[in-house]
Amino acid sequence: MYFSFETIQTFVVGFIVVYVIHWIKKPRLSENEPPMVPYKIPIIGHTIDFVFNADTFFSKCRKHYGDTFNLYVFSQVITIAGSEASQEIFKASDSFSLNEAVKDILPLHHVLPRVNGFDGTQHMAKMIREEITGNLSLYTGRMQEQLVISINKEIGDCSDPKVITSGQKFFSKIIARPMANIIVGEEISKHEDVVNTFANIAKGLGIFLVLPPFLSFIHPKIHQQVVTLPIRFGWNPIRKDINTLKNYLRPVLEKRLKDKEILGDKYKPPLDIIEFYLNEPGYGAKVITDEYLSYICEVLAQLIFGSVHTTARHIAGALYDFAGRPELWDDIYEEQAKIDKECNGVLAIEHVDRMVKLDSFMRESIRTFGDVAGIIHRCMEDSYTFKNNTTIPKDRIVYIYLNDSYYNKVYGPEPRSFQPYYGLNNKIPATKIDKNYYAFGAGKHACPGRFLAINEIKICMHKLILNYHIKTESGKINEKRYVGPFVLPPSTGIVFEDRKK
Ligand code: HEM
Repeated sequence: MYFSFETIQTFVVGFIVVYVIHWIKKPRLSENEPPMVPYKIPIIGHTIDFVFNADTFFSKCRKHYGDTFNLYVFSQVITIAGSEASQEIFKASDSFSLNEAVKDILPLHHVLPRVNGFDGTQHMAKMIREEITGNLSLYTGRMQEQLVISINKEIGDCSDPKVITSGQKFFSKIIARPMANIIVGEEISKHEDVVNTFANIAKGLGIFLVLPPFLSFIHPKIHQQVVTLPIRFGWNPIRKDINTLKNYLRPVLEKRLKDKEILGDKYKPPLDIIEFYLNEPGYGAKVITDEYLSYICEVLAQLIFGSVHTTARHIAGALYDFAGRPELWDDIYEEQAKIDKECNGVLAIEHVDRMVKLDSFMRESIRTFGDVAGIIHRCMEDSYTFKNNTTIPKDRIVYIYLNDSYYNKVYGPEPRSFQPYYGLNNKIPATKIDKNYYAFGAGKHACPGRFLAINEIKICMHKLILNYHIKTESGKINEKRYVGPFVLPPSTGIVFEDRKK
């Protein structure tokens, strides 16, 4: 075989380039780190297993290397924290930050510059606890009305069976309406284009999550620089939605300020989140300027993204779980029919609390529909030593290995089986966080919106189950889809057919 001089030269140069990249990118570990799982292909490391096979791969690593181990993914060393180390991370809230970790993959500080991405979630958490969870009984009736409007509009008459696909997208539209009602108030949320902005903002900001960070093979910052390039040249995925919100908010906020001035103590503040912000030091205004509207819309966009995307995902997951399990249909329907009779079709919070089978089903759906690993955190200390004596350095990204807590032996010999009444039998509501159920995180930063989310999902499922026979088009339990370790609802068909009344 003959090789020209140019071919040999190309091979040699190629070899040197790969060798140099490999040498530069070789993972450098500090002292006493969690064990690094060995890998075969330099530079690529564990990326292929991480992207295509996370569930099985993590499970094998957990068995061989214990509660904490390191992987080399997209040219970065990451630490996977099993259920023991996860508990420590959630407790050590000053040493780890979710927001600082998320910035790398979701650079929202470029899209929401006035609120610097997800900064300010501490204040938002306080607002949710006081204004939303504290007033949940007052919001329940409104949520119900809005969900019924959404269901009638998006699903409607199914005297002939109707097939609906695209789980997450479809439910974002359903959940956007009650969320708009709570956040921007009864008056503005009547407008269909405002409801659409709520669904669009959740989708528009999620766009960054779709792009696999291939450029991180060169350097993580390069991925961030490239994905944000269009934004730095003036494009904004949610500009149209922010402008729509600003247009509707301006006259309403101006009228509220004027009414307050005229009526003084007799002013009756509407119950919604924009009213809260209007009066909140640091968030309120005496005059509604364009800059104020831009700022407050960014605050609202943070809240919309955090609430609509997650809630829609779990309604979709629950509906697919229900539709694929005929053995549960009668039992769960009977509970809904009984409560519907008791409340004469108008739910108050105590009726929602009495949906104990539905609540338990929801908990199980959330448990078995969780990401393999997620709720990433960045180590903010110079180093952090776990109780198992392994140490990680500053800036290390740690993934909470969620399946390690979800598929734990407390759930019996077959923890991966679907156990709809586990919560009911063990008196654990869907909102209760414990070390075997980290769907809402834990500790100081545990999700403050979970009470609203579970209430909303239960009301939505209650109405759907009362109105329709619901089954999967395939007649089987649909498989979850994965993007790396993150799970997505199936996008297969669900068949709705009117129940005979
Ligand atoms: C099923 C739906 C939801 C899920 C699965 C979910 C999940 C989570 C998770 C895993 C965290 C991180 C917790 C941690 O760091 O320990 C979180 C935080 C947060 N969630 Fe939710 N969430 C949901 C619904 C909502 C809703 C409806 C709202 C708003 C009304 C909301 C607002 C927030 C906020 C503001 C934080 C940040 C809390 C802080 O930093 O202190 N979430 N959520």
